[in-house]
Amino acid sequence: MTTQTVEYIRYRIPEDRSAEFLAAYTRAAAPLAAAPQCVDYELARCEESADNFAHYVLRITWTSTEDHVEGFRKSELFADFLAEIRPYVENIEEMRHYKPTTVRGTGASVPTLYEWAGGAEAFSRLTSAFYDRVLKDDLLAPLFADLAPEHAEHVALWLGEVFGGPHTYSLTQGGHGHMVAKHFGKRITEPQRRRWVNLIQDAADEAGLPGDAEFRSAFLAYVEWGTRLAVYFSGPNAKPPAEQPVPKWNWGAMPPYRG
Ligand code: HEM
Repeated sequence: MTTQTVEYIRYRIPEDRSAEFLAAYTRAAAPLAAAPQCVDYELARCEESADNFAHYVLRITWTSTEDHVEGFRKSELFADFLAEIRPYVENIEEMRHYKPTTVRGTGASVPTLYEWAGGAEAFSRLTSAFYDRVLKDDLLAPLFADLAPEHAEHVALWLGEVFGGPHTYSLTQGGHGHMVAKHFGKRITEPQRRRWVNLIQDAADEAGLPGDAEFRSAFLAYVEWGTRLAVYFSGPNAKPPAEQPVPKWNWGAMPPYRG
């Protein structure tokens, strides 16, 4: 569980002081942005206020309550912050720390990479095209000499789960630990890893996965990460990982483009 804490500060500001309040907070944001204890912050204005007051909520995520109280509040940055917002301290209605609970998530406004790719069928097409290439490849074919007929489908299920699809691999095959263990002792070399990366991109083209920049860069980021872990777990110094959930990959810095 994270040590992060969320501080909420609610203000009730007379409407005629609202613009100066906002200007003061625009300046006060600089020391907040510079504080190593501050994860992020956001000042929001209430849309529904009916009286002659502007209602604001400032949300600040701190690395921990202690970091906020013992670190930020005792730093010079806090003095700079307070200098800007001191005139509004009397307008504070609430100022408290809230600990996040396990109830959190994202909505469906952005499709998962799994949905964007085309769902289960797209991943089946991908791994089928991929292993056709693998079995003809000089560097990779020897590694997959004993390939089981269901292997390609298992990898399709794994990839689908990683990219936000159903948890079928975890439910039917045994999850993260099972997948990692399949690589133990394989001694995958860097040239083999790189070939795996190249072939899966060729297979993505052949299988008609979306070719847009946002999807492909997120896809490749996972492939880079996953293949480097596969090399590590296949090597002599691999330590079996603690059981953990299948990683969940998401869009990178760029969300899906919808023109
Ligand atoms: C993102 C990267 C990777 C993913 C997602 C992945 C996924 C998987 C999965 C899910 C399995 C288990 C299949 C099953 O349950 O039947 C597996 C097995 C295996 N993987 Fe990977 N893998 C990756 C990288 C690599 C690389 C880079 C290599 C070698 C160049 C490799 C070689 C193998 C081999 C040899 C097996 C065992 C096949 C067998 O059972 O005979 N993997 N992989």
